Amino acid sequence: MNQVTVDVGCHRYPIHIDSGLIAGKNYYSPFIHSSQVLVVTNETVKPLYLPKLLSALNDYQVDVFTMPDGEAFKSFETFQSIIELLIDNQFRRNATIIALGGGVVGDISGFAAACYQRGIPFIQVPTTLLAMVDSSVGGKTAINHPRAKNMIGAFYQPEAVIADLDCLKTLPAREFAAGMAEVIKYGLIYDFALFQYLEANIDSIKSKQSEHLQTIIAQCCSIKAEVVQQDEKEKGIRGILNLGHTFGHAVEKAGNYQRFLHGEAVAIGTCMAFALAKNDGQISNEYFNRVIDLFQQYDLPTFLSDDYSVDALIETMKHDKKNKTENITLIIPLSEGAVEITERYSLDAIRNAISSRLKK
Ligand SMILES: NC(=O)c1ccc[n+]([C@@H]2O[C@H](COP(=O)([O-])OP(=O)(O)OC[C@H]3O[C@@H](n4cnc5c(N)ncnc54)[C@H](O)[C@@H]3O)[C@@H](O)[C@H]2O)c1
Ligand SMILES: O=C(O)C(=O)C[C@@H](O)[C@H](O)[C@H](O)COP(=O)(O)O
Ligand SMILES: [Zn+2]
Repeated sequence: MNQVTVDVGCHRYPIHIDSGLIAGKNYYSPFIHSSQVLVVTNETVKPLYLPKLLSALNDYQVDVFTMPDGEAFKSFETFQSIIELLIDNQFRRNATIIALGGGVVGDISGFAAACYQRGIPFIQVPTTLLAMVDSSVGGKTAINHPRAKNMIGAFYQPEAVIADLDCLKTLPAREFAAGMAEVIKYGLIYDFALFQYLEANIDSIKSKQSEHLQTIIAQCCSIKAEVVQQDEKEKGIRGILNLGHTFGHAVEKAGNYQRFLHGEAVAIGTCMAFALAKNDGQISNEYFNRVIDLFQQYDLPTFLSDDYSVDALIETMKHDKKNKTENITLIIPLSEGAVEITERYSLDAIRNAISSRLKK
């Protein structure tokens, strides 16, 4: 499958997944309605893929905003600089923003597109595995606040997603592994056959064989589309896409958004959610061990070092956007490939689960 469609009712858009897409004019032209285009990218991705993208955009007046690399720059300051460039260069409401990069570039570009003149079109060109399977799809856009992750944002869908598999050839192994954390997530929340496929094909997937990558990315995008179509604004079922994230975001924040990659923090957070369910007798030891093992097979961390403060993590979790009361809302495994959204766990139970994943 090389195309998935997302249909959120009043807006429908394609996700193209294949090799050699970035330079294809026809993927962009239906969604560009004036001569004004702003490409947002970062200093790492720019030399690798901007020339290819520009070759597809030679009919337009293109400006480029290059942000520094890193989660720490998914910030209000960077957002403000993008908006200032748009104002300084007199971008009109029919201009288009193109996000060329990983989830950091995609999230902040989407948020700028959502806010500028109350919304201008944007196109996602994801260049990491994580962005191809998750962040470029579904319309969550955001920047971080120093006190909590993705605190300022909007639900704002892109016009199209163009995932060029060739980009993954230059992706460092650690970043590839981080993307696999979200891929494993889809298996755990929705599709145990995907989880089994990931278990059965570890070496070929880690060696980035194209047909496996295309299969996995298309499957993850299809699942995300199915979930988002039912609940675009996360009133209910969309919450399942947050497995491991309540813990994970607290871990990211505790490391000043520098110590762990998002996917790594999600892997650790998912292990904590599974520990909670195991301690409660909700899942078997066997299932628990199988999940930990798969994260390890894909070179992901499953423990946090014991210099982290459990209480500080819990304080951050109290700010999570899913919380509806003073209790912490969590996504917890029920059985193979199925989870529930619940606020029934006590702080003591959550504290124990976190403590069980701390290691010297
Ligand atoms: N909106 C959503 O639904 C959603 C979903 C998941 C994650 N996220 C967000 O996405 C972000 C994480 O995204 P990410 O993992 O892509 O991180 P990232 O954007 O920081 O990219 C990872 C690293 O890879 C580099 N890079 C990107 N493409 C490359 C390529 N092809 N070759 C070589 N290097 C390349 C980047 O410069 C960066 O150093 C987090 O901010 C997370 O909160 C959002
Ligand atoms: O698309 C979603 O919904 C997700 O939760 C996907 C997550 O992988 C992603 O990290 C998202 O940005 C988290 O959103 P948040 O609402 O918990 O900040
Ligand atoms: Zn995530």
